Amino acid sequence: MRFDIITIFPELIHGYLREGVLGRGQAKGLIQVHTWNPRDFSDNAYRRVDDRPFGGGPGMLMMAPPLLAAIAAARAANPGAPVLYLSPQGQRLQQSAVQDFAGVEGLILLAGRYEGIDERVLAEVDAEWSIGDYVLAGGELPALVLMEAVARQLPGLLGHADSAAEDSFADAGLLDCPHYTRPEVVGGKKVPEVLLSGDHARIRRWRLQQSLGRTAERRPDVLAQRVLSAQEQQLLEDYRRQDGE
Ligand SMILES: CN1CCN(c2ccccc2CNc2ccc(C(N)=O)cn2)CC1
Repeated sequence: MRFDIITIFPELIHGYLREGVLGRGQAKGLIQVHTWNPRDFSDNAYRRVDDRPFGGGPGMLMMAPPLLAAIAAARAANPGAPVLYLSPQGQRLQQSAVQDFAGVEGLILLAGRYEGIDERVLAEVDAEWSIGDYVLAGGELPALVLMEAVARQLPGLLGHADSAAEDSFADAGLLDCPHYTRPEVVGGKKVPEVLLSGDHARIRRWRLQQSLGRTAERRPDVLAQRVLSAQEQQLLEDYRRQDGE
């Protein structure tokens, strides 16, 4: 899968890509990431990409011509890829959308800076996405968040260790269950004995029950989006009964 990111801070992107799951994904050839800097498409000697807003107001805006030229270059290199604009005005990125994006050949991500971009650039944008209701100085972190969330879904990207974590229900629309590792006793608190039992069916059931219970307690809105099987409903009832005790 190919990602093309339009940004005036390409090093912010490449620096993060050197480590972790995205770095490994690139090394494995499962993802290709290219950045396009609007400054390289600026027609003035100072590589200027920003200018003052018409109508006045604080700060500067990103000019349309360098962004449109960078988008055109990215489209030529990543044909058919949708152009996504990361902004606070976008629709909320959820795991369901992440899974949909994992199915496409490529994505072009537009990272805004300054106070935003000239509205006429949006004629070349297919969709606007937000990673949450908060304001950042630039769209690079949201672009990295989207890219990592999507890349994790690509088959073969996560190593064995991570794929074991894939069993967690987080990707199945539930909150994750509690996790424990050595030492067995921490601050007088022991590891739940089920996890030491070696009974993998029981362990999986316990983990599912914990995910269901935590989702019900902390994010009933998330639980509401999931149809529960009869077994899951029973596990949740037992969980609530134990909590009630
Ligand atoms: C001070 N201004 C800086 C620029 N910004 C802006 C405006 C338009 C587009 C991109 C940005 C970049 N910022 C982002 C981007 C995304 C998100 C998100 N939630 O996904 C939050 N912030 C508006 C505010």
